[in-house]
Amino acid sequence: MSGTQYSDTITDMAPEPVGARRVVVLISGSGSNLQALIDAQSHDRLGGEIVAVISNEPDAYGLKRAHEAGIEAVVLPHREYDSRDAYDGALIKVIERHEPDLIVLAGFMRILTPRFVQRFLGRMLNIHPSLLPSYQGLNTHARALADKVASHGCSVHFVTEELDGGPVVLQAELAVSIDDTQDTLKDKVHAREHLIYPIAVQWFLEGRLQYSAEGAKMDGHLLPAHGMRLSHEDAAEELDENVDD
Ligand SMILES: Nc1nc2c(c(=O)[nH]1)N[C@@H](CN(C=O)c1ccc(C(=O)N[C@@H](CCC(=O)O)C(=O)O)cc1)CN2
Ligand SMILES: NCC(=O)N[C@@H]1O[C@H](COP(=O)([O-])[O-])[C@@H](O)[C@H]1O
Repeated sequence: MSGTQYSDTITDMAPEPVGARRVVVLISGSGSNLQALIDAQSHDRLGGEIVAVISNEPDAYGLKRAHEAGIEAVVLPHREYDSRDAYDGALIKVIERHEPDLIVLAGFMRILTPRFVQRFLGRMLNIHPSLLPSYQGLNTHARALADKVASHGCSVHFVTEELDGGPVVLQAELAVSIDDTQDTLKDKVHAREHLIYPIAVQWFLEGRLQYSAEGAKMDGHLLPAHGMRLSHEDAAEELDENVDD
């Protein structure tokens, strides 16, 4: 995916990579993680092409982000379906039309049925705003603050039938400050999500990261239960960006 490009001669035009790996992103809201993936792709740091963005919420700002990036943006409102299974059946059909190598949940706020998970098991990732297995589910920042935890963070994991229970791939940990609020903590976690998600997606698309029933594997080696822990500095270096803390 790129903007309009002009070149003097046909030889100047970079050939489209044969068999570029295809990514479909599912969203429900702002899409800041989608934007991080779009930005990584524009810097050739994703390892593939986002071919479609699908939202269950018609007013998701992430749809605007997709449109502005020239990516097909599809709205599939869950409220128009009689059951979770009916919705997931329709979602499977829309996704399969794009023939993805990887499905990325980026703030997608629907619990997926076993039928859906089994259809895409092993090629579906999610970003979760906690250091799994702590704080599965919703409202993670409020719960972490209520517990007065010293550290918090985010996790990329494979999606399985168990909600937020799939094999963890990559985590970023951060210190919780005494004066942190839900908003300040959310912002700190978001910054780290935007660094680690593109890294994990690139690893998968390059064939280095794989799912197995025993856990996530990196270059054929089984990862520990909490996946790999990336420091903020390491993640920033990996993405070759200047990052303000
Ligand atoms: N089967 C799975 N489905 C999903 C997983 C998963 O690991 N397995 N990850 C979640 C993402 N997620 C947290 O990271 C999450 C999303 C949504 C919910 C939830 O309770 N959703 C409610 C509706 C909530 C709302 O609309 O605000 C629901 O679906 O009824 C929990 C966790 C994505 N799906
Ligand atoms: N349980 C799922 C969940 O809470 N996911 C969280 O939703 C936010 C989406 O932000 P975004 O739309 O700006 O990417 C992200 O912080 C992500 O971790």
